[in-house]
Amino acid sequence: MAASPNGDGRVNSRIENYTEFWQKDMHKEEKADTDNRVDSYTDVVNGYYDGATELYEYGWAKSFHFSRFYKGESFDASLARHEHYLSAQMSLRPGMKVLDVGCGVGGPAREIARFSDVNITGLNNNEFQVMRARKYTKKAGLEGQVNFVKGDFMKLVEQFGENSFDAVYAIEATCHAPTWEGVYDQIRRVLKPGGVFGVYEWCMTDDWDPSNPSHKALAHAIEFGNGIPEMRPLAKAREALRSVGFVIEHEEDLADRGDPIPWYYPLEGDISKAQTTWDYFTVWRMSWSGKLVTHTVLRLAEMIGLVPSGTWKVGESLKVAADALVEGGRTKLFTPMYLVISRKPKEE
Ligand SMILES: CC(C)=CCC[C@@H](C)[C@H]1CC[C@H]2C3=C(CC[C@]12C)[C@@]1(C)CC[C@H](O)C[C@@H]1CC3
Repeated sequence: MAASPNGDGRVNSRIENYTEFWQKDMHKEEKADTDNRVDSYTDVVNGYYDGATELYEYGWAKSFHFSRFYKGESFDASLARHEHYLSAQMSLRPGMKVLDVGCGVGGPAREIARFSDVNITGLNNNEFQVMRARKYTKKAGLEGQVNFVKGDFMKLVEQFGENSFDAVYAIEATCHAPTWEGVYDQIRRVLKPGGVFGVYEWCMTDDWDPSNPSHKALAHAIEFGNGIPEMRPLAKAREALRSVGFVIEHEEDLADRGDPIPWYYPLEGDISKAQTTWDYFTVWRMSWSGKLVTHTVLRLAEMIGLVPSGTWKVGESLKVAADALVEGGRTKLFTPMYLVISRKPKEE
């Protein structure tokens, strides 16, 4: 597909077509719709991130993931702690060669590089995000330690060759893959024997029942709002890791820890739950009035050509995302933090 004339890596037609991949009424979704999204995952995911990236950065942070909260812990500190926790669970050591699969604009890669003294390659199939990741990393003076490559996570071996990395991690990214078996197998192959893979996976939990129409509609709303071809159950992720030859060393749904402040609290837009003074503004942006301001400005920006056409429509899907994720969190039918640490056996 040709790049748009503005040269920022975004393609207007795929932003405009993004919402067409789902039925307007989530209860009318059929298997054929899912199959179509899975087959067209590159357009689904790229269309979504071409439209959503600037909103993410404005409304959230440069680390595109959720996190757990201590009482009194700021939003930014909590995001960083979630990244440190993954590095610690993976036992990342100075000098290791690490791959970040689906690196967004590189927030986690920069933080983990500093925290663990490792060298990181960030892989992302979205040109717009790769360009931004490089810009922010240069600004942070980390370009000697963190680099970014545009590529498809279903073709890692083609890109990097077998046995290339000491460790691989994926933070809330591999849910965008057409199949978990496919992406996990690629990850295992680019890992050196004995290498470690750490993942925070987005899954429907064991309580989710696909034969229940309202559970199914919830999964589709999460897909639609977050650029995911197909939401899948947690057991399937575990099964996929094992089936491609990983040995699971640790697994836990961190959303199930019973934290007094839930992971989805910022999305509720309830400013009385903000944990620090600075966070009032962050949480306000997700309140109804904050969203009204943002999305009105976005609509105007699109009208005068400051953002590609279709961006506002993708922005509207983010409102669906917020509601569905909060519902999934409250009902515990969904988790964005199924943590799994797996190892590629030394001998296969
Ligand atoms: C999509 C995946 C797999 C990961 C991204 C997780 C989160 C960073 C995003 C999920 C829903 C997003 C929303 C926003 C920011 C990024 C997320 C939390 C907004 C707060 C951005 C500003 C808009 O006005 C409202 C959005 C709601 C959803």
